[in-house]
Amino acid sequence: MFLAISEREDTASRPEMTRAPSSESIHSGITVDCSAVQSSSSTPPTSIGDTASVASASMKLETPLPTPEEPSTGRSRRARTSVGTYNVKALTGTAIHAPKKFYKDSEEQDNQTRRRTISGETLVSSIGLSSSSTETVQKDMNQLVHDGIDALNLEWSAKKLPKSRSRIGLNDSPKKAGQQADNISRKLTRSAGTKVESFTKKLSVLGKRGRQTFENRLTKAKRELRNLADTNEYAGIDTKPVLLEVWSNGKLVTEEPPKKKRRTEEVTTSAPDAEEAKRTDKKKPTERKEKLWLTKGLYAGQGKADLDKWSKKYGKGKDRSQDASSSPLNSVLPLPMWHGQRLLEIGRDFKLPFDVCSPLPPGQPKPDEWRKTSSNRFVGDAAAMWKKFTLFDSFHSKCVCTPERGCDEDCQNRIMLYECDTTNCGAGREHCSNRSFADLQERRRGGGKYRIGVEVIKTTDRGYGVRSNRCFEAHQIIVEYTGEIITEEECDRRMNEDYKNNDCYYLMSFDQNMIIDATKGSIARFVNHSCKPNCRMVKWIVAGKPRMALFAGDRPIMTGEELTYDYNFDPFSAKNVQECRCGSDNCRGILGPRPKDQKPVKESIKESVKSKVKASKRKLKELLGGDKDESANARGSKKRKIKEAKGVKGGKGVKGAKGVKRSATSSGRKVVKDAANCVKKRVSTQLSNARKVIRTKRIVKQTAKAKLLETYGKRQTKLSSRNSSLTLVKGDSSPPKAASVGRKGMAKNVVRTIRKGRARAAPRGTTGRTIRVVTDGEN
Ligand SMILES: C[S@@+](CC[C@H](N)C(=O)[O-])C[C@H]1O[C@@H](n2cnc3c(N)ncnc32)[C@H](O)[C@@H]1O
Repeated sequence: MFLAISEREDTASRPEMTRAPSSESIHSGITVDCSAVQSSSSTPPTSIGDTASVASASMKLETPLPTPEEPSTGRSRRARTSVGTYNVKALTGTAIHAPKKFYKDSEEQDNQTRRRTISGETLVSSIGLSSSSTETVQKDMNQLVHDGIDALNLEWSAKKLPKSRSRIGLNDSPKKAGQQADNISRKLTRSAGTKVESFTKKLSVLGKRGRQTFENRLTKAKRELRNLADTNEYAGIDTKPVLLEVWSNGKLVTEEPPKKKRRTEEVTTSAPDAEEAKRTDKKKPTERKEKLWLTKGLYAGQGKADLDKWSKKYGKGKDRSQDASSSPLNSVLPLPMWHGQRLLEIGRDFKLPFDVCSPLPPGQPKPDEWRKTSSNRFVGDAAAMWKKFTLFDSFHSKCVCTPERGCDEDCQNRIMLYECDTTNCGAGREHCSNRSFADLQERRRGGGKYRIGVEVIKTTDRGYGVRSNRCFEAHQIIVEYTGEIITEEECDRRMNEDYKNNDCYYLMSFDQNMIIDATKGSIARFVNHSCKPNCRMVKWIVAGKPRMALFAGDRPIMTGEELTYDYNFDPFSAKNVQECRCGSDNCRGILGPRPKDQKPVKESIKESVKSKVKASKRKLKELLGGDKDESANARGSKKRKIKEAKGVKGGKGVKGAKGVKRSATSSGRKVVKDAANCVKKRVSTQLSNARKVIRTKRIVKQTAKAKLLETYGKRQTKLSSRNSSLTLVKGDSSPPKAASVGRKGMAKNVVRTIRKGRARAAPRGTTGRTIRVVTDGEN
């Protein structure tokens, strides 16, 4: 087989591939005897017997060669590469980079595709270039043949392929030939238009690794081309600023072109002062108005400063990594999501509809420390005397409530003011709601200021008081009134000795003529009086013993309310009357019953009794023949009436009583006596009725008849017969000021009056139902 390389003169302008009909080339006259060589191509057969491959290789080598005499156009082409911008068309010659559309002629491409191979190109180039010397050509050919033989004998490697002309020694050719070869090479490359795919197919001889490398490079080149197409340079966009050169004051001044002005900034006047003024005006920050909706909605309660800060940090388009203080002011509010972030970061005060805990502000005045006791303690003879009473031992209340019904309002213990316990309750602990003192004990055991729920406050005009610091249900137990239980004698002694300089006394009548002295006692001693109270002080029998406690009234009590109860205070004497400062709309004005309410009762009873007694006496006198003139002078009209009546009654003329008296017989005397007895009876009945009225009003059954008209009545509350009353120890009728230590004058007065007369206890046997008044004894 011969490798025929044809060469025509016009190939440079129009390359054409022809197939040699014979082994000798008629054009070039160069005949290469390759009989001894299987293939001079760099494309070796895949096997020794692969003749088809060898044949195809010979076909591929029939590549048209440019005439060596053709003047080189390389210079001009080289110049094009120096153009700063890239042109796709200019790059089409690379075949790799150029898209198909830039190919000149598809037919020509096909031909070239068929013609062009690496081996063909290389060989043709090398042969063509080295045609100046037959010997050199012969040498090169031989070298190539040897290389081919070596390639056949050795293990194939793409690396061993002659990659460049220098490798195969073609650069040793003369300069002119080199240039020609260069031109041919470039020309072939550009005009070949070989499809990448076919080209890579032909490269299959390179092996897998070589193919991969090539494909990678191809991809990279494509990418680079794409990137280049996106550049300003490729698009012909000049980004450099246009500098204006102006001659000013004899100098060439280069300045930037003026930026586009906003319409609003258009200067209408050229006066420099006006411009300056405008500039300064623009610099002034405009006052931002407070938004109305800051008081409502999501952003309610936040100040402008807050919003500014957070809008800086979380406002639209702000760099959130920046510190809020360093970022510029932004009037845009943060979006709700950033608002949530804000809430998470700094939080926001949550306000309850009312103050649940309501702590007192710091610096509150506190009462002098007193000895607190949470339970009653018998002092002195009181314990021994108490044991003598068998009342609570002899009487027990036991409810018949069932677990289903529980201890409701009908519970017998509840009605009798006996607290249920394990011994007297039919319902059981779980279903019983009549265990107030037990509940209180549990609450106290839990501890804590807000669980216990009461604290001392300083009132403006009533000394100390007590307020709630939690809510209480209606009728719920609040605090127990505890202290020392003392006898009356002990109370007198303390009054005269221990408390003689005190302004306030914490004495409450208890039971069995005993007194609770809460000077050492519970906080309940500070509870003030009110004519419209929210609490009640009630005595209960708990486990056979009386105990007193403050209970909520008929309505629930809110946190922070001052706790008050009606002292049911009986001043016993007008001297002990104190001004009430409770401030309620139905205030009686004094700590006790209203005088004008009591006076009419007293006066009416007194006057009615007196008038009836007098009338009866007069009648008696008249009947028994008293002085008619005297009586006539005293009661003229009535006398006449009686006279007339007597006259009518006697039936003996109309002259009057005188005639009656004269005409009276023994039988008549008897009638008169009967009438007198009848009058007496009537008077006595009226008297007894009056006494009953007084008794009812005062609820003091053993009130002495002699004191009947001198004492004040006292109302009884509806709730309980055991509603307690306050023991007042006060010798001055003037209204008390706020409790203070500096009221020596009054204290002395108290002492003086107490010393003058022995302090007297309230009537005995009242068992806690009456108001206990210890007064100076003047009454
Ligand atoms: C048992 S103490 C109550 C606590 C007393 N406020 C204190 O500071 O210790 C009773 C005294 O308080 C005063 N007080 C209570 N309630 C009052 C009221 N509504 N108006 C005027 N004074 C009152 C009276 O001086 C009364 O004698």
